[in-house]
Amino acid sequence: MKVAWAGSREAFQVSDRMAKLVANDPVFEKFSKPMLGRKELFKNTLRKAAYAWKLINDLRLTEEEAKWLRHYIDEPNYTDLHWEMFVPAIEGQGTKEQKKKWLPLAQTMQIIGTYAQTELGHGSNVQGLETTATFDRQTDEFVMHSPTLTSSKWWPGGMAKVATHAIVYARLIIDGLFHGVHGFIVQLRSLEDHSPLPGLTLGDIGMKFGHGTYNTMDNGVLRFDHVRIPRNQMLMRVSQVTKEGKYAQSDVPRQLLYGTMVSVRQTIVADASKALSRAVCIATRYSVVRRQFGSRNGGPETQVIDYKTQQSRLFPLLASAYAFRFVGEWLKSLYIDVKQRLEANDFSTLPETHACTAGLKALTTAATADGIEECRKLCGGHGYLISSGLPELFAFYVPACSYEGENVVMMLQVARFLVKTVSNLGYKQPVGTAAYLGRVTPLLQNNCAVQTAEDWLNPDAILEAFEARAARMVIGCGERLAMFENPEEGFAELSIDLVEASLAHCQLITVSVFIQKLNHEIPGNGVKRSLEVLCYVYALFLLHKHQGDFLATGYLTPKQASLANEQLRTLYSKVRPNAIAFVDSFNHMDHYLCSVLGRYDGNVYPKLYEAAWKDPLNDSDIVDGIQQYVQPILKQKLHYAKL
Ligand SMILES: CCCCCCCC/C=C\CCCCCCCCC/C=C/C(=O)SCCNC(=O)CCNC(=O)[C@H](O)C(C)(C)COP(=O)(O)OP(=O)(O)OC[C@H]1O[C@@H](n2cnc3c(N)ncnc32)[C@H](O)[C@@H]1OP(=O)(O)O
Ligand SMILES: Cc1cc2nc3c(=O)[nH]c(=O)nc-3n(C[C@H](O)[C@H](O)[C@H](O)COP(=O)(O)OP(=O)(O)OC[C@H]3O[C@@H](n4cnc5c(N)ncnc54)[C@H](O)[C@@H]3O)c2cc1C
Repeated sequence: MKVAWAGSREAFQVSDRMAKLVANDPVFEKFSKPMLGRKELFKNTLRKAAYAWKLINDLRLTEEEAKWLRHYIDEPNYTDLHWEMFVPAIEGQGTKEQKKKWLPLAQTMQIIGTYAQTELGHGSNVQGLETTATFDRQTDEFVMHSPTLTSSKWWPGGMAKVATHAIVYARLIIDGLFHGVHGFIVQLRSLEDHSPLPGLTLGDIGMKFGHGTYNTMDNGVLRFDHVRIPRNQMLMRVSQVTKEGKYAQSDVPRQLLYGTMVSVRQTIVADASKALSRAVCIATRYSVVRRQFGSRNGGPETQVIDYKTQQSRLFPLLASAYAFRFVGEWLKSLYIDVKQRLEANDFSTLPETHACTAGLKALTTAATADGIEECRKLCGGHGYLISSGLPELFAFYVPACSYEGENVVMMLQVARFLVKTVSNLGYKQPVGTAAYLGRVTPLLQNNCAVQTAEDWLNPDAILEAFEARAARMVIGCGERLAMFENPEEGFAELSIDLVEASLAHCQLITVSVFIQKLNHEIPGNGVKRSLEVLCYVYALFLLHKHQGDFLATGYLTPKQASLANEQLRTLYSKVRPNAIAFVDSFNHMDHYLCSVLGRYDGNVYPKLYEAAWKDPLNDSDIVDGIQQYVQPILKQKLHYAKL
């Protein structure tokens, strides 16, 4: 199962080696992190990032190994933006000459970059950005300027204190004419003494949610006061500006300017299963250790994992972790394919890839963020302790619902893709993830054939149910949209239904990828059978949760919906004996989990007790402030009624 989770034996070995490398090196200790102040926390992260870079070079780690190393170090920092956004932006949007100049500098970290798109006033609406890049023909330069307070760049990771360069997105202006938003490579700091270059105001935007996790990152603010950069620092794969000030667009579609976001959204989907599996591992192990009620004749109480209600909250999350792992793997291969096509100037699959990355990013991050919080509740009161590992994980993870495309905004992008697909149905056969929309007649006419709970243990029945629900919701939206004279008005009016239809479409993708995975790639019958159980849990849990959709679209009868729920309860009993094996298969080491409740050896209570004594408040019996503020109250002998 460890191999099935990792994707291959080789992938397992690489990640396992890196997990051990990090866990066994005292530099990467992290248990004391929540006790550090912001400055210490930040410096500590800089130290770890520098040491990691040294390891990557000394040990000659491959790109894959380096990624895993950064993952297991488990502290967001400037290198995330450098590797995940700055470098891909140059790769995807730079010309050959630009790549030749900038990539070697970035790949050896002689320069450190960030991605400066969002502003104080605009994040989701990229076309609304206000920073200007005005071409000056006399000097062959662009003048970068922040004309308003709301145009201040706001959020870019690593920008406040570390990055030497940034890809800055700004409105291109030539001779007073606006030519849309483009990316520009801008140097921010001196490579000699790291001071901000003249004309730039740079700072940190302040502490963020949680304590020890995202505050390791220096998210920054940046303002330009007429800062000049050479013309050849505009990323020119999509559009070019000549030294005469002529603006030209190549055959490459404008959407490629958004290409870096597609790349990172894919990474975010691939990473969702890491965060969710981590929370599920903690909650499952603890649910086996924790006992409440049910003791008879002085015997042990019941393990909380044996309560059906605990199972009904935990096991769907376990199944979701596996579903997200497989859909992440699938999306990665879709992305690798589109990347190769884009390099060869084939843009045909970009719209579908954009819809998949946007929608699955929204689906997986929302479910993971909610799932981590559910796992905290599944651990009862102890889940609220930092030493459970869950609060920090939650604080680290929740912004994923907002960054790289706010989730609702992303679902609306999926909706645009679906509406376009439906309106083209007469003359263009949908392919890939939208292919089912080409079979609307049977999907709209046929109803579910399930008659017994057992009938739900059938991939074809499940797939057809999810296809019919999505097709009926999408087509229904399409029909209602057609009644509006102004399509944009209609889209806005129906946006709530459109977001729901998009979710149904994305859930169909996750369910069908899970089923495909079982059909083709699982080594070992035992592993395959166990994963089948999880696949059914995932699908039937979604069906139960969204049964309103399945019933309202008329595909299911109430009886069939209740048979699905009956089967789901039976499936929980099949998951129970393997629950620990399922979470051990994630291969998460204690160092990575950083959780007293999720320890591999199950030795929870002594370690919980021990961890409490490490709190700085327990350094002495009488702490600072007691004599000054508590003792006087005790000695005053006043009664509140007399005050
Ligand atoms: C416990 C601690 C653990 C720590 C662990 C650390 C481990 C480290 C290891 C690895 C690191 C993992 C990496 C993760 C890194 C994450 C870092 C996150 C940092 C965050 C960065 C950011 O947030 S950057 C800013 C992101 N901003 C956005 O996403 C903005 C969202 N807005 C948009 O994308 C667009 O504006 C929007 C699409 C919403 C609208 O665009 P617009 O031009 O107005 O309009 P529209 O008319 O809708 O579209 C036109 C046309 O273009 C198509 N289209 C839109 N987007 C794309 C696209 N991206 N690609 C292709 N096509 C696109 C759209 O469909 C339209 O098409 P048509 O309908 O015309 O055909
Ligand atoms: C931790 C973190 C790190 C970040 N790192 C970076 C970075 O490195 N570089 C960078 O450039 N940016 C970064 N960002 C910014 C991030 O990309 C934006 O915050 C994100 O894209 C959301 O945009 P917004 O803040 O403008 O949200 P808004 O769009 O203002 O969202 C507010 C609300 O409005 C709703 N809404 C907005 N538009 C619509 C619509 N059309 N229809 C319906 N509802 C709508 C949203 O659903 C949401 O509920 C980071 C953000 C965070 C939290």
